[in-house]
Amino acid sequence: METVLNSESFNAQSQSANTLLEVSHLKKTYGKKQALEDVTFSVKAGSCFGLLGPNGAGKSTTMKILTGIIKADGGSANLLGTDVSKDKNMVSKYIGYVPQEITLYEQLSAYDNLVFFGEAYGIRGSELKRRINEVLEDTGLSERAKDAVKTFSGGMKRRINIACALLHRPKLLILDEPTVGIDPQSRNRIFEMIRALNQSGITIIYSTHYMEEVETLCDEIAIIDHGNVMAQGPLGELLERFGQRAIYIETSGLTEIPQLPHVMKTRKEGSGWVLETDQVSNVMTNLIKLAADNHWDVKQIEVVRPSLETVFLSLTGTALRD
Ligand SMILES: Nc1ncnc2c1ncn2[C@@H]1O[C@H](COP(=O)(O)OP(=O)(O)OP(=O)(O)O)[C@@H](O)[C@H]1O
Repeated sequence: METVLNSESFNAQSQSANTLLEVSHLKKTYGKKQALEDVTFSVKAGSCFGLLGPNGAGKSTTMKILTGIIKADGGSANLLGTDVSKDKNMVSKYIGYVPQEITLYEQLSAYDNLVFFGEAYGIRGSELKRRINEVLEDTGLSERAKDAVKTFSGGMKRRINIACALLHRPKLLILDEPTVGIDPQSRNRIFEMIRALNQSGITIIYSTHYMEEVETLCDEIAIIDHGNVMAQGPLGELLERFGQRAIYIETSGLTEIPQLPHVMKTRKEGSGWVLETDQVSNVMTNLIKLAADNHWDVKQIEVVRPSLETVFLSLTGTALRD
């Protein structure tokens, strides 16, 4: 996807060809709690970038630093070659931020909320009216523009919150867990919206603790845990580099799986066993032979494809769903 960058502010020497945002070694401590130890990642212009990590990993802290709400204790975040902590105008001009908590005036209509946020961005008059109508259209809420926000569902409030962040035509839209607490239908609506915005050229940073969301939405993923980015890459690359291949076997009456060559790890899962291996055919052949020789009553045996879940497990040593 082609995205036009502002050539004046783009410092070609400090950025690779189409990097929009370069985050390097961010650190942040709250009192004694080290929220960020080393957060490093880069976002290409035009990409839909997923920041995936469990609760407390440091996602919101990272986003608040990117948007200038809080200051980092160390490291830097360069947007179009400029350190965002040193130039607040970069943030207000180029970034749209949708915080985790819905920030709207419940008593006001959707339209009046948009007027309030638009004016805060310095948009006025006919341009403001035009932009409000456009973002209402983009978020599918034109019909409800005059209704008070307090009458909206959680999903609709979220969509208006996103609309507020789009009024000033940001190049980068940062969304912090935008689907928490909303129903699956609204979630799909938000996904469609984000895809359309991304296709229109807006770069997205999407934070979540749901693996399925980054799998379906994002072309690039960074995995964050305990304030550290553990890896970054396209899903396929992460699966290839860190995803563990395995075999699942379920048999009745078997209390333990014997040790087999080329099996790195064995664990109980549901009513069966998972055998992690990088030599799937070899281990599968051995298992089938063992089952036949010992008359195991095999219910299921299959190759388990590497998943983001196993990537997370191998990078952090814990399951994301814990
Ligand atoms: N204002 C604060 N004061 C003290 N500790 C904080 C503060 N904000 C966040 N933390 C702590 O910093 C760590 C990172 O929090 P952060 O909110 O960035 O994580 P997160 O990945 O966004 O998780 P969540 O989805 O739960 O918000 C957590 O241990 C959190 O408790």
